[in-house]
Amino acid sequence: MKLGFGLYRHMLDDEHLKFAKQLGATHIVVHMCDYFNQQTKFSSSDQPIGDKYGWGVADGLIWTVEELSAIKKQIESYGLTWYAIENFDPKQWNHVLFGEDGREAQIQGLKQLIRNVGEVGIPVFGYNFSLTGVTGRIVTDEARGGAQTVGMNGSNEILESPLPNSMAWNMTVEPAATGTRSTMTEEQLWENLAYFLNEIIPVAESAGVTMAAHPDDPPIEVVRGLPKMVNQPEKYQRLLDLYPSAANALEYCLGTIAEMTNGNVYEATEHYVALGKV
Ligand SMILES: O=C(O)[C@@H](O)[C@@H](O)[C@H](O)[C@H](O)CO
Repeated sequence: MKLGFGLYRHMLDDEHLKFAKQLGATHIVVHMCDYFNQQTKFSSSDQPIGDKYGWGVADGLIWTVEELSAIKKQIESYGLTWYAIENFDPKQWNHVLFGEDGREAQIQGLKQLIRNVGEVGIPVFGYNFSLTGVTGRIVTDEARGGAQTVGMNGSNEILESPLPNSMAWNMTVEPAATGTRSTMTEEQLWENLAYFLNEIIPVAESAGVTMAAHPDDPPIEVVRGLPKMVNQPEKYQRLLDLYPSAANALEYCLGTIAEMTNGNVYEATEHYVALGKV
């Protein structure tokens, strides 16, 4: 087991890297997408909460070998190892998520990105195949000892409101778009995932990168009128079965799995660890 520390992109500085080192972390996970881009609503010193219009504005640029190499060098200068990237930028793959026009062009960009990640030597790429992303968070003081944290507590106005066409994965991707998304079936979403895995896993295999799927956070059935897919522990198995490969693995979020209504987190963990997929 490795002790990793997750950092948002704007936190890649001396203060946060020293802090990770001082805490005893050996490995770093970087959220390369700047979730806070062009927004002034949420404190960038904590996890973004979001509102009906999500977090910030996604730019969709494909991260280059040069920029990834510079970050790797920076991380290594603190005696730390860059182990993983967490999440695509939503604008890199919004058409892939929705299975709509433009996905072929975007999938080429994603392939280039995975090749870049492999070339720089970052072994794991975490992703969250979700139309609405982490949506509807609240701030609550229900953590241990009354500590303040983000959480979910049943349905709320954001979770119930239809997703604007300007958004994907809880960020703005097309600021000028108007109207709202119509729904799709969960099976359609699984087909979109199958397309993604069929295209990306062979590239990841040859690039030496393991793709790691995050479960749905929050793990409920429908968010903003749109389906979720990996919202029960056994559905992770369906994802693995879509493309059996060492490069098709799980970003195993214990917190999200513990919130799921089926099974239990201990049994699920034993199952997926025994498969070598965590
Ligand atoms: O940091 C957190 O608590 C979450 O926002 C992430 O783990 C998130 O669920 C994943 O990045 C998937 O989007």
